[in-house]
Amino acid sequence: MLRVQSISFSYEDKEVLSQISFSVLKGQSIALIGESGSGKSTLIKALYGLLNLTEGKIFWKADQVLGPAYHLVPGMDKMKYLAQDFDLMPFVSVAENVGRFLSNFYLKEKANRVNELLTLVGMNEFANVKAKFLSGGQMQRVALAKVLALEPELLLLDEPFSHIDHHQKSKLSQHVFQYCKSKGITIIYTSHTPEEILMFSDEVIVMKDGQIVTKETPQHIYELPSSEYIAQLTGEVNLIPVRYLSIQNDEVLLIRPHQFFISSEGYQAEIISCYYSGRVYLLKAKFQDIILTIESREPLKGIIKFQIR
Ligand SMILES: Nc1ncnc2c1ncn2[C@@H]1O[C@H](COP(=O)(O)OP(=O)(O)OP(=O)(O)O)[C@@H](O)[C@H]1O
Repeated sequence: MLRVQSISFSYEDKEVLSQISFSVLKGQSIALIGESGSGKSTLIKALYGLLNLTEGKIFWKADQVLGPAYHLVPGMDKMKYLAQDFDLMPFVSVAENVGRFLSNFYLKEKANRVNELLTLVGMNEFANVKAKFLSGGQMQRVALAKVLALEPELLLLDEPFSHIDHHQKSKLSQHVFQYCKSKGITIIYTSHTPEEILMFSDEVIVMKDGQIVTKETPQHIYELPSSEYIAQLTGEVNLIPVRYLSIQNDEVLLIRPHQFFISSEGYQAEIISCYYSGRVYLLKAKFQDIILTIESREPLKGIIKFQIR
């Protein structure tokens, strides 16, 4: 459905995207992750046709996505892009912003659709409020409703929940992703939040220095990351030289905090601090000359013994 073929892009003489290729099937949800500056937002803009590529091609179904050199209005029909700056009209109401691209021919249907979308993002009671009076998180909700209004086939979302507080983020993101799955809408989204990346993606694309490092399922990215870079993008990870475990080679193991368990025998470590994280305690423990993060059901102090699952 979406085919990206060896695309490159430069801002002046600085190459920001380099030889990127991948494809996405209808209805898939793809998380685009990577350290700050790795090129995620630039790639999203390129997919929407906002950039003139220096190399390569992008196809949406049978049509080539062309950059601004080829058209005045960016974006393809049936694609919608949610930028980090929301793109709302400040002096008109929330309802008018959401219904901006809906036909005025069927006014009742339009009102129902706006109502449905505002319910989805939890902004019904603000329908008549001018956008300029909203908080950042409220604006982001309205912007989400707006890009969903015309039932796009492909949604490009750049950090779609970044301004929403933690408590509401989880509910809102579940609503939006469930809605898109039920409608068969394909999504490509960027995020720095491990839960959002792991819970809502079918596949994860990892970027570094303008290139794709890997494209894998979220389970693979989390459980079998092939590098520290990939591992740390989806949560905390410990790096243990295997020689510290009395195995003579130069490899380094990547171990998540929950992959350790405290036991009456095993490797010895000294707890330096202990934090309550809600579900479990996180122990910071000195093991040889490194500090490990270990999950524990109970608060502990002093010397512990641990094993690796
Ligand atoms: N308009 C611009 N002009 C020049 N350089 C730019 C421009 N926009 C982005 N860049 C550069 O391109 C690189 C990639 O930026 P991009 O915004 O795509 O990164 P990102 O992975 O989305 O980062 P973040 O996670 O911080 O949003 C960075 O080095 C950035 O400084």
